[in-house]
Amino acid sequence: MDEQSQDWLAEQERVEKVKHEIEIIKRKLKTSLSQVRDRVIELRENFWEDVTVNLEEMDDVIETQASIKQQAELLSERERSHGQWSERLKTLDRLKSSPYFGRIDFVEDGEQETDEVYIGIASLMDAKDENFLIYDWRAPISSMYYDYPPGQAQYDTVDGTISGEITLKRQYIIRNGQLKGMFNTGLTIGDHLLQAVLGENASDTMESIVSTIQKEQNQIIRNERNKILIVQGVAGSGKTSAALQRVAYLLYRHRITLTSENILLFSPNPLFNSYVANVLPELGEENMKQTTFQQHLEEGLGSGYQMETPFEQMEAFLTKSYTNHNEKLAGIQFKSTLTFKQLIDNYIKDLSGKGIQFRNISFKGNVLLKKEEIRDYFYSLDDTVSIGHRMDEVSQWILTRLKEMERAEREKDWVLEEVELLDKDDYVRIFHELDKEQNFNEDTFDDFIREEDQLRKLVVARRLNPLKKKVEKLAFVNVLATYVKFYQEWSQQNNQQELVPENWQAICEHSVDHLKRKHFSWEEATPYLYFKERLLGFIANKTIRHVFIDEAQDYSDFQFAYLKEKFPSSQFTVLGDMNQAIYAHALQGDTVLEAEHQEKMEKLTLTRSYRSTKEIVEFTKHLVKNGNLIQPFNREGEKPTLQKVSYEKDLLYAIMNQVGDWRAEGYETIAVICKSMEESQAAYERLSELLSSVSLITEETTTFEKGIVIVPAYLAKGIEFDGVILYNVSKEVYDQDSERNLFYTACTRAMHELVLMSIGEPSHFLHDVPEEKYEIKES
Ligand SMILES: Nc1ncnc2c1ncn2[C@@H]1O[C@H](COP(=O)(O)OP(=O)(O)OP(=O)(O)O)[C@@H](O)[C@H]1O
Repeated sequence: MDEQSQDWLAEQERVEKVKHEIEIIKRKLKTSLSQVRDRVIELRENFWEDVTVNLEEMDDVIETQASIKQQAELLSERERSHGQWSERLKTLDRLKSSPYFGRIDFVEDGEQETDEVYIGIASLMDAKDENFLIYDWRAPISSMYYDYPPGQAQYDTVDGTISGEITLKRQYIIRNGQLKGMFNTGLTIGDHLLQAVLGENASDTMESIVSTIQKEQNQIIRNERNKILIVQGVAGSGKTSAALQRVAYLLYRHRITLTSENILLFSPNPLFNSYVANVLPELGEENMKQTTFQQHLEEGLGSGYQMETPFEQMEAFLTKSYTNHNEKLAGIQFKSTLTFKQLIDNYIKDLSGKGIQFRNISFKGNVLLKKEEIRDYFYSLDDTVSIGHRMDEVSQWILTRLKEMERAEREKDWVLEEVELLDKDDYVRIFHELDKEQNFNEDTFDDFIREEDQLRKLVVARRLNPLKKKVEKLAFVNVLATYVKFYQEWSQQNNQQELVPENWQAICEHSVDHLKRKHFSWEEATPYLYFKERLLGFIANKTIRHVFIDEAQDYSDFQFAYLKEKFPSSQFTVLGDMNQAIYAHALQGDTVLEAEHQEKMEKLTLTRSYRSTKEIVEFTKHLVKNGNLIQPFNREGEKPTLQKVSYEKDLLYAIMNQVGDWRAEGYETIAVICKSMEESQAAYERLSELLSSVSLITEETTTFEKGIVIVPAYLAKGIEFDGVILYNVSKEVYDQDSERNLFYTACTRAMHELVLMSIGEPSHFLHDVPEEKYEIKES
């Protein structure tokens, strides 16, 4: 038998041995689990029997409380270990199917022995708990697998750096517990394996990439030194993938102190949430919290307002439906800047001395406290104290005033009228309360009066409580009116003019017009929320310790600054691609990715694109500035096609044929990408008559499924498809240079094939692509 076959046999034997060990461990765990389960059931059933309940004396009450607490703790500890062990069982099942994917043989400097380090999605000790059969991919020693070819290598531990030599680096494909493939690898982590993984069909959810993480991605995953980590990565370079593996890494490295509840991911749209939802559970971790920035703002603004969504703004630009286009664009761009934030900060500083607008406090149509009184009280307070703290003081003052008024109110006639309308239950309750206080006894003669007092109290309290709640929430401050004054008066003053853009006057009028209708344009929502929080006291979220921002090129400097203040205890991982910056505010290139930040930060760049075939990347890289920096991964496919047609009906038939061909080839996810929602809707109406199972993706779509989807480019962000058809790339449709990034984003969604349809001549964007990079078909 040759050496290779011997190796194979030995490895096969090892897989069997590990599976056997897993079985033993599983059996043990199952026994313990069923014991715990029985114990939990027993504890729940007998909870009160095992508790000493005695409420006679104070000492007994304390003892009873302690006993209940102890019993509850015992129960919750058992429940917790039950949960953890069930999770471990699931992980063991995963390991049994695919125990590991890699191995390095490592000889530490000064040692003779070679450590065989097998790497998988979780660690595993043998049944005797003596040796590691598998190392978790996140363990310090495993980092060498991603970082080094065979030869000198090192890794960091808490006790310092360990150096040595990797004498072997091997990869495995193990499916359903069977060794299907194995090969020794050199410099990079098996192009071979990566090619096979990338050549597979697109899935309807993103998958974990732990077995093929690339060196530069590993830098992102394990980077812990900075407050802000910025990743600029070309389309398909694995930014999102690396971010999710990073979450898994952090949860593992800090498992005592960090849980998924402390991690928040801002994703580009709700659809994306479902697209990435699988990765962490696949790795045996709980999902982090996910939201979109839009959702975050909506929650902050509260009800009673209308907010433009970023997609509505995008759509309005793409369909050219803003009447005052240039002024709108200037407004959007200015309100995205830190200069605008500075202006608001200056305004707030001035408001500390004068100018905050308040509301009257009214009850049953009568003004209890005039806004002028509240204003005077506020401005009588020590102005070295922050506005937020002074607001709290005002709130306390108003509540005390309300208490006094409450007493007076109880004597009024309307109260008695309402007492008569009370439920029977209320009467019974009051009766019992008085009874408990022993107010009713044979000697008392004022029972009736006491009862009426209580009922009056109840009626007034009930009516006043909502008002008190509002006061606690500082609703007596008219934030919106104060903000409107910023545009109407404060920013119009001469000393502010050097900071504002030329057409500021028009921007102000337009802004006021919207605000008065309680409508926030997308660019207004963040500044307004920031202003509101500054005025009422910033409610910082200290639970979140890691914020991930995907598609960060879509965030303005102002939005990012706001997030930094909102999550002060958090580290930020910011991932994006300048070439995919599609929102109006980013047209001048001011995005979070390029900004310098004061905090400790590091910038990493990913230039290799993994999603698309080499031919697609060679085509798309010519569509953007600095495209020469984009490197394709070596996976071959068909050249992209430009299909020119003369009429729309030919376009529809061409799409139908193309989809038919792709379905026959076994492609499961196919997207027809349009420029706008308007175009998508029209395409959907026509194509759904010609093709079966077509669906339209809208802003509200929350689950991503296989099949044929019609989608505007801005909603396809972050997602990928086996085959992509751009609906109509004619020169009339993509005519603005500002749409270049959108066009690029759409093209880069394709994994295996890309077809551009055009009625008549195509967009001038294609003039920049050398002819040999794509096929032209005419019909
Ligand atoms: N190391 C890797 N091993 C296997 N697959 C990878 C690897 N890196 C990236 N991929 C695959 O490449 C594709 C693109 O990855 P991902 O979506 O994370 O890129 P991205 O940079 O976020 O893209 P975009 O900015 O275009 O949305 C995915 O299918 C992902 O699984």
